[in-house]
Amino acid sequence: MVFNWFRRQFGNKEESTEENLPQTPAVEPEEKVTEESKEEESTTVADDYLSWAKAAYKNIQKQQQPSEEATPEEGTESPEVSAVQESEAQPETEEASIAAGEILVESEAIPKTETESEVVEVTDVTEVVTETESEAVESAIATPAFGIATPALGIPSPEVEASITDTESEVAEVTQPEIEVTEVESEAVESAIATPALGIPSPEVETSITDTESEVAEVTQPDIEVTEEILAVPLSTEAETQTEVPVTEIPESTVPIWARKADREERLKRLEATAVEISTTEPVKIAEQSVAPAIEITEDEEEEDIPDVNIDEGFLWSAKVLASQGRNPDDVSAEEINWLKRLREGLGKTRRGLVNQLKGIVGQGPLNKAAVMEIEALLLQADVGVEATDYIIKTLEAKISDEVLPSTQAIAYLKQILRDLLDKPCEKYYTSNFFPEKNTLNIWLMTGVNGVGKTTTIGKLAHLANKSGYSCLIGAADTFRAAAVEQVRVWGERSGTEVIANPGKNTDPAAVVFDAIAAAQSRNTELLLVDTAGRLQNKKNLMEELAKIRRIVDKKAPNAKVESLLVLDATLGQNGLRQAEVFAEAAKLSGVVLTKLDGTAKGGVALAVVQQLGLPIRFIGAGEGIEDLRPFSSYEFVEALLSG
Ligand SMILES: Nc1nc2c(ncn2[C@@H]2O[C@H](COP(=O)(O)OP(=O)(O)OP(=O)(O)O)[C@@H](O)[C@H]2O)c(=O)[nH]1
Repeated sequence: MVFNWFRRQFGNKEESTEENLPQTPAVEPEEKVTEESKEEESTTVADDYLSWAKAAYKNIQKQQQPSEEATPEEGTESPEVSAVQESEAQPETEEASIAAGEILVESEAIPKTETESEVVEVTDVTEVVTETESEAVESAIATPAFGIATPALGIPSPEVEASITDTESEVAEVTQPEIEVTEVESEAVESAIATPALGIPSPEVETSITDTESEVAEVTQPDIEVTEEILAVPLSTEAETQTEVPVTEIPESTVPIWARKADREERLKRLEATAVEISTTEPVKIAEQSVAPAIEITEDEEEEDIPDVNIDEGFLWSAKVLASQGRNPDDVSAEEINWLKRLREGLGKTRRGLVNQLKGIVGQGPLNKAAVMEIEALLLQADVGVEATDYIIKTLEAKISDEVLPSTQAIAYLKQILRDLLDKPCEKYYTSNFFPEKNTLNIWLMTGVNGVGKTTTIGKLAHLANKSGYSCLIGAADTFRAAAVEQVRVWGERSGTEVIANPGKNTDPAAVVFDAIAAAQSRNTELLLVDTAGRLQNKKNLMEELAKIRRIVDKKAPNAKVESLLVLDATLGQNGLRQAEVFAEAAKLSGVVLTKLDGTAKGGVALAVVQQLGLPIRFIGAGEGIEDLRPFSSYEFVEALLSG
C-alpha cells in the first residue's frame, strides 16, 4: 500500500479531497499533551507509548514481510506468482534449460528473469518433466491463454516469444523448431518460451498487444492435430479454446531431429501447416498478470529497500511523538520512525545548546522573572530571532503572572508556545495541510538563492511524490546559471523523474516553464516541480522573471493548483531571512522549505522565519540524502528541538 508522505498516512491514491484529510497531526495531540502535562509531561501517553511502540514495531515487521517473501500485493493470482518463483528456483526447470541447451548448441543460457530491464524470460519448457512444473512455468510465461497444450518430456511444444513494451507486446513468431530466443528490444517485458521440438513441428503464434487492447495478430495456420503420444498439459485455465500441439513422431534416436539438416525443411513445412489460430485478448492479460508480479517483487526488493528498525532509544522517542499525535500504531511506517530519528539527531546541536540550559533554568524552581530572562537569552542565541523571542517571552510572562508555573510544567508550556507560533500562519492565510491534489496538475515553483539546497530539495520532493503515488515532472527553468540544469538533471535521475529542460544558452526560463507545463498536461502529471533562478543581476530582474513565470503558469495552466515555495538554508540563521524578504516580495509565496537543519545550532531560525515572514514552513531538510526531507510538523519539530 502506498504511504502518502504529504498526507502522512497510508491510503489509496484516490483519497485526495481535503475533507478526507486528517487534522494536522500537531493540533489535537498538542492540546491533549498540554492538558495532560499540567501534572507531568504527557503522563497518559508516557504510560501507553511503550505498548504503542510494541504494536508499531510489530506492524513495521509485518510491512517488511511481504517484500521479503515477495508476495504479490494485488491483481495477481498467487498461484501464478509462486509459479514464477518456483520456475526460477526449481532445479528441474534449470535442468530443462540445460537439456534444451544441449539441443540448441548455439543458444546461450538465457536467464529466466531479467529483473533490471523488467524482462521476464522463461525458456526451454520442453524439458519440464512433470505436469506441475510445466504448469508452473507455463503460467509464468502466460501461454495458458493461448490454449496451447504443452507437451512434456521430449515432446515438441510451440515456441512462443512474447514481449510487452509500454505500448505493445508481441508474441514473436516461431519459425523453427530450434530454440531461438531473440531478445526483444529493451524496456520490454519479454516472455519467451523456446521449446525445442525433437523433430516435431511447433505452431507459430504471433501476438501483439497495445495499451488498451490485445490481440493475437496473426495465426497463420489453423488446427493442430494432436496425437495420443502428446502429454498435453493445458496451459490455461482461462482460455476458452485449447489447442494441443501436434506430434507426428518421436524419434528414437537420441540425436535431436532438428539437428539433422535433411529433416529441417520438412519440419518447417509441417510447422507452417500446423500453425494455430488463436483469437482472444485474454492471453495478453494473463501475460501481463503473470509477468507483473515478478516485476513488482523485483521493484520492491530493489527500490523499496525498507530500512531496518530496531527498538532503540530513538525508536521509543519516535513512537512517543507519533503516539502523542494520535497516530495509530498500525498506520506507521519504518521510514516515519527513521525520519523522526534523523530529525532529532539533526536538531541535536540546537537542542543541546537549548535544552540543557533550559533544564538548568526551570529546574531551579517555579518559573520566575529572572528565569524568563535567561530563557530569552537562550532563544536569541539559538537564532530564534528578536521578534519570535519577544513573542515567546511575552506569552510566557503572561502565563507566570496568572499562575505559578511549576518547573515540571515550564518546558511543556514553552513547547506549546513554540508550536502555536509555528502554526500561526495557518490560522488565517494558509492551509495547514500542504500536499499535491490527486488527479490534478499541481505546479510548485521553487525559489531561493543559489546554494541553499534548492536543487536538492526538488530532487527530494520528486522522490517523495513518486513514492507517495503521484506522477511527477521537473521543469529546469533556472537557465541563468549554466550548471543549474545539469544539477537538476542529476537529481531527476536520482529520483527517477523526467526533467524538462532547454539546453540552449540564455534560454528564456518562461519558455521552459511553458514546455514543462505542456509536457505535464499531455502526460497527466500530478506534480510539476519548477526550478527557478536563484540569483539575477538585481532584485528588479529577479522580481520580473518570477512574475513572468507566474503569468505563464496562470495562462497556460489556469486550472492548476499553483504553489510557490521558498527554500531557505537554516545554517544561515538570521542572515537567510534578509534574502527571504526579497523573494517574499517577488513571488506570491505559499511557504518555506527549511534545509540543512542537521549540523546547525541555529535550528531556532524556523521560529524566526514564521514570525518575521508570516509564512508557514512546509518541508524541512535534515541531511543530504534523498530521504532527508519531509513535510513539516510543528509538533515533531518542537519535540525534536526540546526533548532532551
Ligand atoms: N547537510 C545538509 N546539506 C544539504 C541539505 N540540503 C542540501 N544540502 C547540500 O547543500 C549543497 C547545495 O545544495 P544545492 O541543492 O545544490 O543548492 P542550490 O540551492 O540548488 O544551489 P545551486 O546548486 O548553487 O543552484 C549541496 O552540497 C547539498 O548536498 C540538507 O538538508 N542538509
